[in-house]
Amino acid sequence: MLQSVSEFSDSKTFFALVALFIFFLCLRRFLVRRNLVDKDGHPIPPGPLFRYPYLGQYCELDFDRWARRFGSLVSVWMGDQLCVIISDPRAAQDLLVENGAIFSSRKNYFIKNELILHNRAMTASPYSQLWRHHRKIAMRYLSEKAVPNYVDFFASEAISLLRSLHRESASCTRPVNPALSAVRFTLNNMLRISFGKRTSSIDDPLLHTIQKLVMEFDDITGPVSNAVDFIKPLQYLPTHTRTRGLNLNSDMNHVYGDMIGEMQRRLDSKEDVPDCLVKMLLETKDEEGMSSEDILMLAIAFAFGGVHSIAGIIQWFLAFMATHPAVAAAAQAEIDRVVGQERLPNNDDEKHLPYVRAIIKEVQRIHSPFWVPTPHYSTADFVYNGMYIPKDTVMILNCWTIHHNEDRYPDAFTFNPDRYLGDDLSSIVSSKLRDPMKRDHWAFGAGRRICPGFAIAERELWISISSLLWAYNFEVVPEEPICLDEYEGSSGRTPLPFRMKLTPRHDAAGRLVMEDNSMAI
Ligand code: HEM
Repeated sequence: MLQSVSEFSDSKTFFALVALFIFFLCLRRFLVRRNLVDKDGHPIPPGPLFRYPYLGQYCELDFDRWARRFGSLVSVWMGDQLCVIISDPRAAQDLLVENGAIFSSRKNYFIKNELILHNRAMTASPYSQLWRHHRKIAMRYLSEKAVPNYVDFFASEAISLLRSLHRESASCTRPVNPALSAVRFTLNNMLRISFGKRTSSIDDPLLHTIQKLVMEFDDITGPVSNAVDFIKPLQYLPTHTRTRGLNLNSDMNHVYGDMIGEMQRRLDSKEDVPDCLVKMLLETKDEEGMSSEDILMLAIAFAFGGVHSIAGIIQWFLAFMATHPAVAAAAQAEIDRVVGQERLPNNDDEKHLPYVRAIIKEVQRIHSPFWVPTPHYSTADFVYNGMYIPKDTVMILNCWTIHHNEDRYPDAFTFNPDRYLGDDLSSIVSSKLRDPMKRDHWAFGAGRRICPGFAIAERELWISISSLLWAYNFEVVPEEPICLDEYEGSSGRTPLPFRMKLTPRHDAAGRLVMEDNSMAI
């Protein structure tokens, strides 16, 4: 009897130990990294021991810490997904550019790609014939060749921006938050290109609706911010983020679907509609093989890619000018010398205004709208410098560390446009340099998925920023310091809301911003 009791308790202990062992194995499987090697023994790049379900809002700081500890190529497991973080310009060039045939796809993100974009928008498409086709169509409206068609209306929208800031600041008597005026400038430009229309004023409900949609998109589509993107079973739960994704898809469909429907009605009734992306898509959809949802998602890509990114940079520019008055004064002296005070700067002036150009580059370096640009995804196994990068790896360009590399940008945390004096290249030309250490910055990504709106963005930034410098002096409101370190959004990043004081710099600027020209308000 005694013996059977002890046998029973022994077997109980044995089973408990086995259960514990299995439990730890499972835990290890879910919590601890897996160090893969390829058939020749090459290991994956080094990286942190634990797996992560998601990372917090300032994930770039985690990437930076890991880059300092493990090197320029780090591997990290997000749930079951292997990610490789690239923190060095040479590795970025070798992998994303030189080996673009392998590193140009996209992971199928659950929230962004499946729920919100239905796997259709260009940014969500895997590297495929369909993506090439959509990108080719978009480039008809976005390439460097197309830009001259937009120069006049960008300039007129820049005047609207100056006037709307004047109006929003009650004729410069009150501090103003520049966010809405900046968003309206970029939204109007995108609406003109895609729908041949613009918002009628800063109070236009369409402006407020799209502003909200874009902010929601930026908030819930961070590349490493949703556990549901990396832990598949969570996709079947009714989580809050899932509901937000579904609502966003439905709101986008509603707003953009209505605008496309209106365009179709105008075309059906043979109205004289200005040339624009959506008109062309509706007229050629059969020969181009575009479904209604393809058209919708392509039009949305113009708003979601091209509005907050540029508007965010304009806001950062204003924040830096208010907090760095000596920099603003030097740029304004340059403008006064080259352009004078009787007319606004134009595109021909750009080559004669190197300091203004340097400011624009420095703002993009120190506050890129995408510290973590939409990751690329590998479509074949690859070995780089003895490290194995398996097929289906998420490739993350760590712009934060690259933009704070002390060898390339000495005193990298200081806002110093001087570092770009002597750099006469446009950013789009700079991005094609063979030596990646000479490239000005990486704000537009790299390789075959590089931002298709690059040329448009450069033009919009030039015309808006040079006009703002020509027209206004900028000041911090004494009791409201402007925060230059923190920001909001998890994919696209924009400054925390701030207010500043504006004053017209001279009589010509005063006259221009007060003129009641409804065309340009
Ligand atoms: C300052 C302004 C802008 C910045 C900093 C910016 C930045 C970026 C970045 C970093 C990417 C990812 C690149 C990569 O995968 O390597 C991207 C992709 C994209 N951008 Fe922009 N962008 C800007 C303006 C625009 C504009 C004006 C448009 C207008 C349509 C646009 C549309 C897109 C689209 C559709 C993609 C996805 C491309 C693809 O996956 O093939 N962006 N952008």
